[in-house]
Amino acid sequence: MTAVTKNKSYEGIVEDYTHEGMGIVKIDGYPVFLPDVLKGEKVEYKAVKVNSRYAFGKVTHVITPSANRRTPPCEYYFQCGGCQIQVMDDQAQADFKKQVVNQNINQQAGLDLKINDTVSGHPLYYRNKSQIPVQKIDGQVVMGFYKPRSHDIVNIEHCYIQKDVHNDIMLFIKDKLIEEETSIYDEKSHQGLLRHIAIRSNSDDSEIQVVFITNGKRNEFLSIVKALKEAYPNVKSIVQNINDEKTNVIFGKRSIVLLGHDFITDTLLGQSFKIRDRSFYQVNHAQTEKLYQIGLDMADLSGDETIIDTYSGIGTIGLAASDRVKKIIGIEVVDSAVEDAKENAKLNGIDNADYYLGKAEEVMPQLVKEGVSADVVFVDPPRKGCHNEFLDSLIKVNPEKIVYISCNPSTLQRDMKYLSENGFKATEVTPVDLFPQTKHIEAVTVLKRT
Ligand SMILES: C[S@@+](CC[C@H](N)C(=O)[O-])C[C@H]1O[C@@H](n2cnc3c(N)ncnc32)[C@H](O)[C@@H]1O
Repeated sequence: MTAVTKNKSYEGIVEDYTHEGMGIVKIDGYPVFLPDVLKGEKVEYKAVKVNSRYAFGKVTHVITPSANRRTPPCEYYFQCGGCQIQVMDDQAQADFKKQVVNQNINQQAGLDLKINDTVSGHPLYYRNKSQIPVQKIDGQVVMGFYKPRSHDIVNIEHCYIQKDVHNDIMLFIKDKLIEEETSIYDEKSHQGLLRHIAIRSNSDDSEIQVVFITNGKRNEFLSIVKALKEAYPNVKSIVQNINDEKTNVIFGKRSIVLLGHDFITDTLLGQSFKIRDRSFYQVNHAQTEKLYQIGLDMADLSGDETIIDTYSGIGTIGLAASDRVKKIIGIEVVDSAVEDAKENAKLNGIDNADYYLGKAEEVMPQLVKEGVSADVVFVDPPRKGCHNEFLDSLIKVNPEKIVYISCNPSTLQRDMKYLSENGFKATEVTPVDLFPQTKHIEAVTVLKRT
């Protein structure tokens, strides 16, 4: 049993951060996690949820605020689950992200690598993709983002991390939904039509896509589509995506085009990319260019290499390297993304790229069996990181360099540890902040064959 009592007040100094961006204070070595505090601050708090090994607390007074504390720019910050670290200024956010990468790589994985300073920038109005749930509460249409760990919406008129044109379009659509008395989906009864609005824009806002995600294929959007087209000529694509499953997954499998095409086009590191409604595309354009450039610099390509772009999505990383390589092999599990990658290669006049559809952990062993070799492999998996079968086949391909881009330091450290025990060595990791104001972290490293 701990000596900590629920609802009793304590004082403490914030010693560290969790990877969720919470501060850690200790009572005789017993950790209490506090939201919205900065390292070094002296705070008064109550323990609100007490477990045998740790507690969660609530700050009642910041006794000695950090010089890096700031008032969150967003008025919804303390209710909305979208952002977690708005009380930190830009420097404190960069330090927090560097520290989380360091904790994972050098403490958990037991490696001894240089962790570079976080590459920061574009802290506000960066998200080029918004997925906005729609609900009807007490007869009123509400649109915004979920409260933490719930599906209750905070009704939002302005989000500081989505692009401002998304704020305008969100409010425009909301007015029209009210005017048109559009049927809104109810999660509990699984009745009603409109579930989510998704908005995606390219880097100069010259092409915007709006998606109505609906429970069933009834189309109640004709007059909204017409009004959107007139008010926003840069809305080039409007799609209805059908998701009639009882699920938390936002997009369904079928889409119907209501205006233009089912894609918009963006430019990334000098190449053009078609992006369809369901394809993965990094949400922070300016920071993504920095991230990929660092990865390409780490690869240090001379023009003679064969590269494998694993988890290739719509082909971004491999195609960005196309003028410095002999051949590109891409592997991706989503069929529409593979189609996009092939089209994107054509769009950019690139004829040295082949894409394989399938799981990296199945395709890569097959490529090994066929005797495929590569000089550099780019690895950019989802948050859960790489499967062991994939890592084993990667080790068999035996490339000179592996450039690993990760959105989860915890799985990055697990995979790096495995690769470092099997003949690949890194010397440094660079965190790049693709998700300012949030706990999320991207990091890039190169492992070289020893
Ligand atoms: C973090 S995204 C990176 C995409 C792309 N490299 C980019 O930067 O735009 C991860 C990609 O891996 C794909 N993916 C997820 N699991 C996979 C698997 N087991 N095998 C191959 N691809 C997978 C996803 O569909 C997604 O496109």
